[in-house]
Amino acid sequence: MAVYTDITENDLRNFLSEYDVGELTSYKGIAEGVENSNFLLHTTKDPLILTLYEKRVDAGDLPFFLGLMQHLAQKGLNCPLPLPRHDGKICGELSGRPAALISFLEGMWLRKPEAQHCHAVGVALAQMHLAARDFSITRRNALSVNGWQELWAKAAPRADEVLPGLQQEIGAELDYLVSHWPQDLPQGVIHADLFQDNVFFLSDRLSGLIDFYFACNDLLAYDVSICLNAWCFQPDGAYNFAKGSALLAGYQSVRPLNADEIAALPVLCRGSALRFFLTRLYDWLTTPEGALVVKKDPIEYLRKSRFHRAIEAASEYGLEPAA
Ligand SMILES: Nc1ncnc2c1ncn2[C@@H]1O[C@H](COP(=O)(O)OP(=O)(O)OP(=O)(O)O)[C@@H](O)[C@H]1O
Ligand SMILES: N[C@@H](CCO)C(=O)O
Repeated sequence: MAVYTDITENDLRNFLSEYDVGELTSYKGIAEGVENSNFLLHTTKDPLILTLYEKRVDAGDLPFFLGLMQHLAQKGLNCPLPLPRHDGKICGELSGRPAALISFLEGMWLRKPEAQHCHAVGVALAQMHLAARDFSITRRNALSVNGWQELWAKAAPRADEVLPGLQQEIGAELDYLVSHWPQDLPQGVIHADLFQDNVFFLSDRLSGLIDFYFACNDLLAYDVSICLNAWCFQPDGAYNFAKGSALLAGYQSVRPLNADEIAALPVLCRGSALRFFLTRLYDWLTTPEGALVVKKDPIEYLRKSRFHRAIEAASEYGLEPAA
């Protein structure tokens, strides 16, 4: 359960008095997510999500994240809308943390997505990329190659506690990625964490995207590689070609990848597998026992990283040949 910071009813009522949201009738911590503390609020008006931003979110980035949600919503994308306070600000403070209220999105995330859902995710990702093209604020990706090196420097000395040989294997993979990371691919605003728990469906229809707190400016095709990693592997670790093919076809139906992006897909997938391996490894080694959060398994992403290292061409992911 991701509630790192607790709140009192009194503080919450004071916080809500800055907004036009009616009277609080109930609230509870949300038992999902690993990054921030989230609460579901019921009021005499609409239900709301309260988020208290935790360690990986820099308060200085909130205008980017919250402004992006406003921008995407204005463009017709279904995502939560930050609520303004009486003074016009969209962020305040609660229990010593930066905090915001966002609209509640209907839908559920899928535990067992199928190829058709992966297609819908590809479509939605490309729509997001296009909708964000004229968003005026920018944010560097703090979790790209330099960020991976910083995380690895902290985790490497203890990596072999998790699996013997990791220090050598990941060190070599990082060296490879540093020297082969593509530079000249199309860039834009990417979601950067579009995992299953951040995509809502109502029946089989994709109903919205949430959790833009890793969004940043980076290579658009890198975002596609994140989704391939997050959506297209089976629980037993095997790559699901039909899902990969569907996700890529969905993406390309809105924004076709160019030849350079296609050629770079294997290295991008290696990079995104390593990115999630590293944050998971770091959390695995540093989250105190007893914290109210379910730690995610880094080894799942080590296996994905190994899979991508054996890929020779993007067609192996299920990419249709160009017409
Ligand atoms: N706008 C929303 N509408 C409905 N439910 C929401 C909304 N925002 C968050 N939630 C609920 O809270 C959960 C956690 O939210 P979120 O994914 O933003 O947290 P996080 O800690 O940043 O998670 P992650 O581990 O994915 O980074 C979601 O899985 C969902 O159940
Ligand atoms: N989606 C991430 C956690 C949130 O950043 C993971 O599965 O490791």
